[in-house]
Amino acid sequence: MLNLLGEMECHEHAWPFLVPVNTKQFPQYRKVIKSPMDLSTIKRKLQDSSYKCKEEFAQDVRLIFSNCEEFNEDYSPVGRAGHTMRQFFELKWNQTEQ
Ligand SMILES: Cc1ncccc1N[C@@H](C)c1cnc2ccsc2c1
Repeated sequence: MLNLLGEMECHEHAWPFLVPVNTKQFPQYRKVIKSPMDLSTIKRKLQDSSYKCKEEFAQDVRLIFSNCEEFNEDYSPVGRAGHTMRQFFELKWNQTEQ
């Protein structure tokens, strides 16, 4: 899981998801998005062994992308990056599942 996370972090479209959304930059974000998630938080949870199973890990990754779809227009730079990263993750996830 950690190397899958690593592959996502160095993906060229991962930039909007690397760190928690800055709520000073996006004040309405906290009101709209009830459970913010980002790749650095997932990494910390992995290192703190906060995930009981790999499904919980996948749940947090998918939370990043559902938050992104909720807040961003599909065709905005961030919205498009979210779709690209979701496809990348699901492809890698299915490969590791085998
Ligand atoms: C994933 C996400 N969802 C909603 C809002 C923001 C973000 N990402 C931040 C990093 C972000 C996304 N885009 C920009 C554009 C200029 S600063 C900045 C920061």
